Amino acid sequence: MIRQLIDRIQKTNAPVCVGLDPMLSYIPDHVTEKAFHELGETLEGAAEAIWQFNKEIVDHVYDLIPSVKPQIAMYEQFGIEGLKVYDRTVKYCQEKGLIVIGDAKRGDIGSTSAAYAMAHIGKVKVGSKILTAFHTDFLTVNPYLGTDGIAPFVDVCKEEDKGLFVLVKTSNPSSGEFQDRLIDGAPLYEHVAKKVVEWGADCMDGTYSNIGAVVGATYPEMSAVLRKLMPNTYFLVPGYGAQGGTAEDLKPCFNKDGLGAIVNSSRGIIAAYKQDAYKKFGPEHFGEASRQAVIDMVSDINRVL
Ligand SMILES: O=C(O)c1cc(=O)[nH]c(=O)n1[C@@H]1O[C@H](COP(=O)(O)O)[C@@H](O)[C@H]1O
Repeated sequence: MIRQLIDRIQKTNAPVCVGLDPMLSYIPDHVTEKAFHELGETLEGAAEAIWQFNKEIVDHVYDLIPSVKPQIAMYEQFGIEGLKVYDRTVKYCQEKGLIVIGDAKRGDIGSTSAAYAMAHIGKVKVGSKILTAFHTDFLTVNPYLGTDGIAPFVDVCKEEDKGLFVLVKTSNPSSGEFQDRLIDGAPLYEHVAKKVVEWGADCMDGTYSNIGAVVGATYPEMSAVLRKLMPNTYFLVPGYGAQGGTAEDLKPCFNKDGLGAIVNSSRGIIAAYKQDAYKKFGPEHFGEASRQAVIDMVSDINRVL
């Protein structure tokens, strides 16, 4: 799957992922009002609003980018109705040729991870039938239960040609609380990075492995160290834009060949129409504002590569 992702990155010349993280507060009033008029101020109404919002954004940006990353929490907050829209969004994006990174940050004891893996990137047996549930192309996973919590995901990646992004150094302000703690003279995130290389060694597809790493844009010195430690690991880099990460901060995440990283922006793209730079589009044209924000993000990143 990493080969398909790289292929699309090269075709679009855009190492960019649009985060489909639709909070209701980002959705323009005309969209929510229509959905509430049809279905009431209900979970169904909220789900319909986020579907209409997502569709408009995807329709405006799919030709510019290689991938999207729906964050499942934004859908889960509306219960089953929200999860149905998560599934519908994943399928719609795949139909549009986009690679979908399911951001669910799963990870548990081995048997439970195996069930998560089947749900999100694998297949599930029902009687005599083999069925798929969410079926995203990549999944974000949490490695803090250790190898037996990750191995079931890696096994499914091998069987299904799917990929993972394993949390290594996250973008949030408190990420150092545990991740930067020194163990045997090295920060914990470096120990995790070495494990990611080990887990990915059997999943190479060309130069890069299907087992990637999440490395936040907000700690560029650490990204530089991690780039050296994991030369053949693709990085998913969140934290650009809304969290303060700049194009300069992203540079250490890339290899000399201009590959090695895909940068996510969620609020910065989907809620672009609310930012001063894009207010001229107006809420009615929020999709066009998102398209312009993608174009600007791509040229900002390509400027430093
Ligand atoms: O795994 C992630 O995607 C992730 C890891 C991380 O370290 N930091 C981080 O922000 N994320 C996700 O990336 C997205 C960032 O959103 P924005 O800050 O709006 O661009 C959210 O979906 C987060 O859940």
